Amino acid sequence: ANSHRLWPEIDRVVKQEVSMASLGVGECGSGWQLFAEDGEMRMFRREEEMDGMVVDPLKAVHVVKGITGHEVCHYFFNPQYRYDWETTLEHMIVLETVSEDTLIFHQTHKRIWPASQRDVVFWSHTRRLPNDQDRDGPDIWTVVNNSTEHPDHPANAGKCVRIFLTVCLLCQTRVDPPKDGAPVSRDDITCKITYCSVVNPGGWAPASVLRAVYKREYPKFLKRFTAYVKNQTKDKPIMY
Ligand SMILES: CCCCCc1ccc(-c2ccc(S(=O)(=O)CCO)cc2)cc1[C@H]1C[C@H]1c1ccccn1
Repeated sequence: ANSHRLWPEIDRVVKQEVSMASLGVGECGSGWQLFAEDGEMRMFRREEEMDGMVVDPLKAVHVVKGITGHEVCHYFFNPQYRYDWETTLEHMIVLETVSEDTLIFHQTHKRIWPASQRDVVFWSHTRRLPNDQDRDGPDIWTVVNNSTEHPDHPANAGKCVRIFLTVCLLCQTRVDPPKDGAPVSRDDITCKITYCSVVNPGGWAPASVLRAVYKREYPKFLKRFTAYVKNQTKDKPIMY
């Protein structure tokens, strides 16, 4: 609902994150280094530190057959599926349902030795975007997650170190209708997924530990999540 106190911030952050995610890794300046590759999935990061803490921006691009951007965003945004694919999640609660396309979450993630346990509070917003390039092509879908404060969960009040993140999942669907005029099936659709994230680990954690954790966890997350969406949708009607 655009009457909510967060609406101006949500609209600004969504627009800026979508335009950043739309840039190719070549375009948004050099500095992106490929650090993981698996089939159609390529993961890039920039090595950046803030106050001596690793905050390496991550940009992953993946092309998955048989699913649409709307489906990818549906399974990423909706809380009822999250425990199925988010392996580092220990606890998740929806603090506020701002509207059907905007939720506020509190999540605690499993402790990663030797760092202390982390938690995060973020608003999550999903939106269909007009497809500027191809007017009659399927729309673009996005989910943006951005840290926010919430009175019931002040930062660093409990056992967890509060992390701060901005995440953008941007999905563009392509339909290649069969030559013989047969109805479009899942074999005729492809989704180009761009996942961007910047995670500030909050309290200090060794750079070597953080970089090792990201190198292990991000490829695992994107592969597991996209496989989950393919499996959930394979026998269902296509959601454009
Ligand atoms: C010493 C480790 C400090 C950081 C631990 C940590 C916490 C949260 C997160 C995180 C929180 C949310 C999102 S999301 O995209 O919004 C989806 C909703 O859950 C994504 C990643 C990441 C990590 C880092 C493990 C790393 C890691 C990387 C991809 C997946 C899981 N863990």
